[in-house]
Amino acid sequence: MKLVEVHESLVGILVPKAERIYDAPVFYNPVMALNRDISVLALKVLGSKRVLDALSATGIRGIRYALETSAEEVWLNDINPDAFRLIVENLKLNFSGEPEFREKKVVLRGDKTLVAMNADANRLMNEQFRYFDFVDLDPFGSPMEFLDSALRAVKRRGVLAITATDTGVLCGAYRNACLRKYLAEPIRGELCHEAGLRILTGTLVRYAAKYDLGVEVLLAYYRDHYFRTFLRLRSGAKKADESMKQLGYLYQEPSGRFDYERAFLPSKVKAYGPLWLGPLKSQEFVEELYKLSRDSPLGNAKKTPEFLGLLRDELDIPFHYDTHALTRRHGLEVRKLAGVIEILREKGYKATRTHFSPTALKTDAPFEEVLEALRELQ
Ligand SMILES: C[S@@+](CC[C@H](N)C(=O)[O-])C[C@H]1O[C@@H](n2cnc3c(N)ncnc32)[C@H](O)[C@@H]1O
Repeated sequence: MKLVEVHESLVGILVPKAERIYDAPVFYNPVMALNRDISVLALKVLGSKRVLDALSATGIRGIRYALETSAEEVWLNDINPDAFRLIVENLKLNFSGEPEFREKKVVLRGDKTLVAMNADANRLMNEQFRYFDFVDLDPFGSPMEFLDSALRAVKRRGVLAITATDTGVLCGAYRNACLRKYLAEPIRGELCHEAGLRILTGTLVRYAAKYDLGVEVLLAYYRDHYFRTFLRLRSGAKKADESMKQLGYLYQEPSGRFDYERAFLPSKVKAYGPLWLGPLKSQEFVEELYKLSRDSPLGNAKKTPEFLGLLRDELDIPFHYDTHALTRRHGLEVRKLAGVIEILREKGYKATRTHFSPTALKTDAPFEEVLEALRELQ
């Protein structure tokens, strides 16, 4: 395997030289630097001590956790033996100390304890029952095959950080796969990304509830064709019941009007879900991420604070109106989003941009008012 050195934030690591990222024997995607930046910031804010990077590939994520946060013990694991060897090389590149080699496990003790493993993530997580404060799942595609094990490996008040790159599934391009993996009906069209994120979050909530664990969504977002969620677990059946009450269904009419209800079963036909209808962020948490990203630039010095600023300012209510889709549905001309937002605010409604689409807005205004604002601008 030919290697090249790349740099991301404070870290220099070796990655395979390859024409295309999916041809490489060990996976490394520079586009995911923003995902890793936000994860590092989250870990800094949370102050978690025992951290698992369960699907580590080159080790970049776990190494960043160890170098950039106050984590004391970081485990980096991958089932691929080439990845394991590369993780060990990259640990040696970034940390001093004499590695202890055991079969399929290398431990490096210094200021921090670093553990590299070559194991099936499910096996590792089941063996380390309630051990980690923070578990990161960053799989190819869906995280579902690892979810039960992650819920067992994390402490009952710990944090799960989960990526899903199977957006085609969650956004309705592969409906049957969504039914199989998430037991939920996805929607196509302009609401598909928000609904996909909410289906993913809703599924995580249902899985956690089996263990009498409730969930606080610290942050859930969509970006660059993946979903990412940071969930703080809350111990107890009551907490689980409270989280379950935030599950429900989405409805959408051909006009673009949408409606939703919190309920265990849908009361009407043509329901999409079940999905999470609770908050997608803790405002305090996102403010802290934003401030930190601005004060201490990371891998993506410009993009990360910009994106966090957008998330911070976004109105946190279910679903949004895409002005392009609405104008198409009603035979109107496209108009600037800022104009629509301004009209709604002048009428006393809340209205903001949303990270789900550059042409969409979130508002507490009724559907007719949004349409009226678009008509006023014709
Ligand atoms: C998307 S990559 C991880 C990328 C990495 N987290 C990063 O930020 O660069 C997913 C990794 O999961 C590993 N993997 C897949 N199935 C696994 C399993 N059952 N146990 C452990 N690792 C697994 C793959 O070998 C691959 O390296």
